[in-house]
Amino acid sequence: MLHSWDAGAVRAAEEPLLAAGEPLMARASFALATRVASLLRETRGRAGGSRVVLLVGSGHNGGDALHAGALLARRGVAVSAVLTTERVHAEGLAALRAAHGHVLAVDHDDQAVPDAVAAALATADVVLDGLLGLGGRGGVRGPAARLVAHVAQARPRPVVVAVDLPSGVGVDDGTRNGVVLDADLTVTFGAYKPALLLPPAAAAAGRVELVDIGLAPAGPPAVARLEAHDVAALWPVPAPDAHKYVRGVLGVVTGSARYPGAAVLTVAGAVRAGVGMVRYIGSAGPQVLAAHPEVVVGDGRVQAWVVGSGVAPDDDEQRRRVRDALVHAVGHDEPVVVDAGALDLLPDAVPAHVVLTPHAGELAALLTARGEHVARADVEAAPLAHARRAHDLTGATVLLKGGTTVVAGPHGATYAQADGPSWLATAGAGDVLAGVVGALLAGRAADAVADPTLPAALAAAAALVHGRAAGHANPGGPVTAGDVADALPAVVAGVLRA
Ligand SMILES: NC(=O)C1=CN([C@@H]2O[C@H](COP(=O)(O)OP(=O)(O)OC[C@H]3O[C@@H](n4cnc5c(N)ncnc54)[C@H](O)[C@@H]3O)[C@@H](O)[C@H]2O)[C@@H](O)CC1
Ligand SMILES: Nc1ncnc2c1ncn2[C@@H]1O[C@H](COP(=O)(O)OP(=O)(O)O)[C@@H](O)[C@H]1O
Ligand SMILES: [K+]
Repeated sequence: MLHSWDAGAVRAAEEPLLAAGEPLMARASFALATRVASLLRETRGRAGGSRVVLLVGSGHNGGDALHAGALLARRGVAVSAVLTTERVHAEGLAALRAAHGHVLAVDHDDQAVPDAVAAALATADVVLDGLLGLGGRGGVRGPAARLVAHVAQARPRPVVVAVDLPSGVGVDDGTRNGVVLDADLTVTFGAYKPALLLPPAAAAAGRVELVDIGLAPAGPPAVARLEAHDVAALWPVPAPDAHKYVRGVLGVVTGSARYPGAAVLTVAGAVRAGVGMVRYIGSAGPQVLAAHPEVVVGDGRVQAWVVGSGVAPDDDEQRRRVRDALVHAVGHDEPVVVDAGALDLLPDAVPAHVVLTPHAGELAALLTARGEHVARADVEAAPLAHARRAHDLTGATVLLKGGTTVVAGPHGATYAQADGPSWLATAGAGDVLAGVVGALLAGRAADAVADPTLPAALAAAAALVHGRAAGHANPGGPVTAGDVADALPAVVAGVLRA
């Protein structure tokens, strides 16, 4: 599992080490210089003789860049530091000067990037972004912002290495504030920060390399990302003496006369993820049976539910069945996945074993219906904040779908899963995901009710398997929702071997 800690927790972990005189910045900048030198060797054959430009802000992040620049200069790299404020890390600057690094500056009155700086950037093999790190508040401003815009527009673009974090991202909430310099590589110190896992900021980080500087952040992580072996530990694997009922029966109230395919796809997700049995309730029974003869159509006892995928707003009968299922599930402590056309039927307050699976537009509608006036673009700009707000307002576990899927549950349980190719953004893929989440909740229904943080972990596990299934179905190319479902058994088997 990848764990990330927010700025406060990282600083709290640093404090006693710094008080004890541990050379954290020296460790960080040495590791940074080493990574940049190997990057130069990869791209140019050797580090010596290459050109590196440092973008330097006022804090320790700039200090890291300056110290790393000094080390690179001593290895024969031509290093130029561009100071974006009058006050920069004094020791770092002295080290760079002592190593014969070149120092340039942009100042507040410069409306354009000065020629000498533009010239250094134009020939740079690598640009090190040391403007803002853990202490960044809001976007990069002033001359630094002009510099970032200049580098971002440069063609060809230099290789960009972010120091600790891409400057301008919201460290704890994963937002992008104004201009952000997209990095090819981020060398991060001590621990992942939430912005390195969360959308939309994480996309600015490029490849992330974590450097151990001896920190041990305490407390629960802010945001986690499951890996295959974590999913293996969560997956309900049938015991040798299992029968279909103990493996979990899933009630599925999805599809409508207008969207019968959604019923077929939710059921496909559930049966291919390995649920013991599906009971389907709704008008798409014939289509579901034609595709999945193992399904039982009609009422009966179940351990968990999936409701709402493809339920048209004008299908009064199916909406009544959804409402009945929701009332029954909440009243009998049965976990339930609430998707698409059921989101507007959600009771005011529900337990965490109710898992909502909206995309950004649906989450905006849900929040707006609860008086928040949120647009889809607001959700996309700050996915975690909005998913968490929906959890706070409803009590439900919230799985927010997108290129990176964010899950927010009780007690701060938060996951960010980025397992699928963008080909997964295809009609019906969400229906398959709802079925997979349902299968996991049915397989571990009692545990999911007893431990309110478990539904979030199971939802994240479903997102991992669903995303990987898209990649497995057709590596590097398009997939249909049905292909994704068909790939699930092999992907589950692979994950269980991890
Ligand atoms: N504290 C430590 O033990 C270590 C810190 N390290 C480095 O130190 C960094 C954190 O250093 P700092 O706390 O100095 O924080 P930063 O280097 O992120 O900079 C904070 C400074 O920038 C200013 N600032 C904040 N937001 C701004 C904005 N939007 N525009 C312009 N200026 C802005 C603040 O006034 C403050 O002076 C880490 O990211 C990491 O790179 C590493 O050296 C490892 C050890
Ligand atoms: N850019 C992307 N990259 C990877 N996966 C994506 C991307 N955009 C969406 N997805 C995933 O594709 C699925 C789409 O679901 P959804 O929007 O509900 O579609 P539908 O309602 O048609 O089923 C979700 O699992 C979502 O996480
Ligand atoms: K930075």
